[in-house]
Amino acid sequence: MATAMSHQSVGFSVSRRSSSSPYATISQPLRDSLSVATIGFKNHSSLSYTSRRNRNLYKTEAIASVSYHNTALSLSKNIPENSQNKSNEAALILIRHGESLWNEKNLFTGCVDVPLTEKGVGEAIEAGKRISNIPIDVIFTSSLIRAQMTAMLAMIQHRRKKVPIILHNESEQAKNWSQVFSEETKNQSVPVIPAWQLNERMYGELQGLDKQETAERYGKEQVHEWRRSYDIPPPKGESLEMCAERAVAYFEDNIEPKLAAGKNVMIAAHGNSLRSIIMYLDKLTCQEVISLELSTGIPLLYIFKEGKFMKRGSPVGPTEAGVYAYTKRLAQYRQKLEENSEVICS
Ligand SMILES: O=C(O)[C@H](O)COP(=O)(O)O
Repeated sequence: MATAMSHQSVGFSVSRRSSSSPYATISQPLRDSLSVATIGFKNHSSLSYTSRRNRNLYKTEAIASVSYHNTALSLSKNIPENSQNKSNEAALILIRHGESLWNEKNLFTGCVDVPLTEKGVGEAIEAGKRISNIPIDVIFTSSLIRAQMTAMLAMIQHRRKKVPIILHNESEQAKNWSQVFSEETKNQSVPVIPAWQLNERMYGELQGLDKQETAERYGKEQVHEWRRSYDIPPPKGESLEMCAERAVAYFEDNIEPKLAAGKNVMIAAHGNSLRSIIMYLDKLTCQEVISLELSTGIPLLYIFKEGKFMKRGSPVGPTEAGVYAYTKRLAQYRQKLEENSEVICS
């Protein structure tokens, strides 16, 4: 299985919506075929993240802040709100930020906070177009500007035209000073929750170094091990395993409960923090995750239903238009967007 996804942008071999069918419901046979067609739902009991043990360490104010907003976030204007979703099916969109200035320069970036390039801005806008028909109730981003820029730029393309609002929970004052006092305005917004736990893996003493020069100096194999192995950290940095301890714990504690409640979630984060989350979602082994590569600005779609994550097709590359696999619920949402487009966009 690992070889099947080598150097792909993750699991694009899943069944696609045929042009004659407006959507694909999640039937048992499809679910079965998905689990075969994607990276595989295997039992790796040995691969239980230490994050599960440590997760209480990472509990944040996010839960409080999301529920504050959620009370006010029901969709108005006749578009069904998924928070009242009886089946508790929810969409999960993962997106790695668009190209950053240090991606362009081929420098190890890690937790250094650099912005997007113009190309990265374009990638984020393009990603936004692809997900513009998928409901989004809450957005989680890392605390780094490249992920936040990506989320914001993508949201500008969304057909529902809700306004993404970054929640500032860093202090009581910041929280108080960023309050919104109109219920209607709140209804037309989407909370954006920044979380350092979703930051890129800390690259230690490689941060700021040129990737090519580092490979020449330390050898390609060593550098590949630092970049892609599961448990070998770069000098004074985090291994993927260490990154997973915080990112997956955050996902389990703060994001999964939202999905379980039927909230549609987008996560804008980073190559390695998302690799660790995908490893968890797809139950990848430490070996399989080595060949998992994420392109910048490509949205991945999962459906969370009955406690399971199903990868639901995704664009294979920046030029392919549209996320093509929809559940009935997503198709209905899209239909409503069409019907209400004049109201929404006016
Ligand atoms: O931090 C970085 O340099 C990139 O975001 C990810 O780099 P990688 O592909 O070397 O892990």
